[in-house]
Amino acid sequence: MQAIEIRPNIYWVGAIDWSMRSFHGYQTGRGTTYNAYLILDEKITLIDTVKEGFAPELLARIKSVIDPAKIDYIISSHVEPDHSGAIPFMMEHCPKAKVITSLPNGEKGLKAHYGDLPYQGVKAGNSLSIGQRTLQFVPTPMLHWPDSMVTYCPEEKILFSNDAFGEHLASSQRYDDEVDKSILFFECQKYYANILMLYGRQAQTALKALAGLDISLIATGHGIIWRSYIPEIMACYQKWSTNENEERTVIVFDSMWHSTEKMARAIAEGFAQKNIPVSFYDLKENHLSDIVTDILTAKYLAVGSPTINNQMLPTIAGFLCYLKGLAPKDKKALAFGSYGWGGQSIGQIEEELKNMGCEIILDKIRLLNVPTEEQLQAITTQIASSL
Ligand SMILES: Cc1cc2nc3c(=O)[nH]c(=O)nc-3n(C[C@H](O)[C@H](O)[C@H](O)COP(=O)(O)O)c2cc1C
Repeated sequence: MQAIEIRPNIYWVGAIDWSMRSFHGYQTGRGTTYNAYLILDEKITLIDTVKEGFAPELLARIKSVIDPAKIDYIISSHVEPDHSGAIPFMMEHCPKAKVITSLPNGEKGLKAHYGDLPYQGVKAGNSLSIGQRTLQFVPTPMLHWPDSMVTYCPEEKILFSNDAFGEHLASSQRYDDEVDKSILFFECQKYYANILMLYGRQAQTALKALAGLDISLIATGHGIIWRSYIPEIMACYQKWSTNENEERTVIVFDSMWHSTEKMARAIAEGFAQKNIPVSFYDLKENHLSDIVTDILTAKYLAVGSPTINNQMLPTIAGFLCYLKGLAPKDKKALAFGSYGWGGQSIGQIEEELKNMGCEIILDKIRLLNVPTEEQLQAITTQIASSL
């Protein structure tokens, strides 16, 4: 395991988690990386660690350039264990290291996880001279925990951004221009949608704080390092955090005996007749984390479920619960579904959509039992004429 030099005397020393497929329920189909960076200066500094089980990989990469006992500072940008999990292990190998963390939440969080360590708290505007280089600390609260911060090195024009601008993508390549660009930006959107969608206001604050910095490298906490597409990823964060929606619709449904599915197809046809692109997700076949990635930038959302035991299907309830937590903005929505007698599910879905701030553009579309061709045609016409 070798360190990879990204600038003279600055190394990527992280770990690649090729097999990771679920990150607290977020499906990470392409694995991930836990990025850590080692700066060799008068004071030797490690920026972040890795997930606990990957500590030997981190140590081996560090050992390929220096004796870890020489490390003076370990900067913890974020308490979450995928970045901080190897701190206790590293402290055994770095007896003189101080752990730099944000005040008050970083220190509180690290203590709760790892007990008393030699912490040194930092706040907005604080900086640390490590010799020829300076490290400036910029708090980014709720991107995506209260303790989160980024570190800027003006002499190198590097932003160590931790979770901001990152994505779950395991790769042997370290830079943005070395991987497939559309896969990279898809994974970034997926990361933003699943982790940051609800923190758009905080993302805006962070973007403003970073706007004045001269950045030539963004060294993220997950995935690749940005060097060629910095303006593009900044523009994406600007768009996503200001809820700029595209003229697109996402249809999400589940169905026991295909009636609600037929309704979903009729709704899709209505949008298609108006030349509005459709994404179509049967919840039996698709993962929540992919669906919300698509919803992030879609203007329209249609959600359907048959009624089962006076309720919507649990898959749809789970989807709505997940989506509500992510607090999507400025969506135009409708609820639909087939039923056998009471038909409560459709009203329940509409209520949930309203609760998450969606504008309901069409009253509940409910059909008793199996829809006829005429009823389906009527749904298509109703959708097309309402747009
Ligand atoms: C186990 C079960 C429970 C059901 N419970 C209800 C119910 O409480 N209220 C209702 O209106 N319909 C109920 N139905 C009827 C379905 O909603 C109806 O068959 C509907 O057309 C199914 O739509 P689908 O083909 O999209 O699954 C139930 C059906 C099943 C199989």
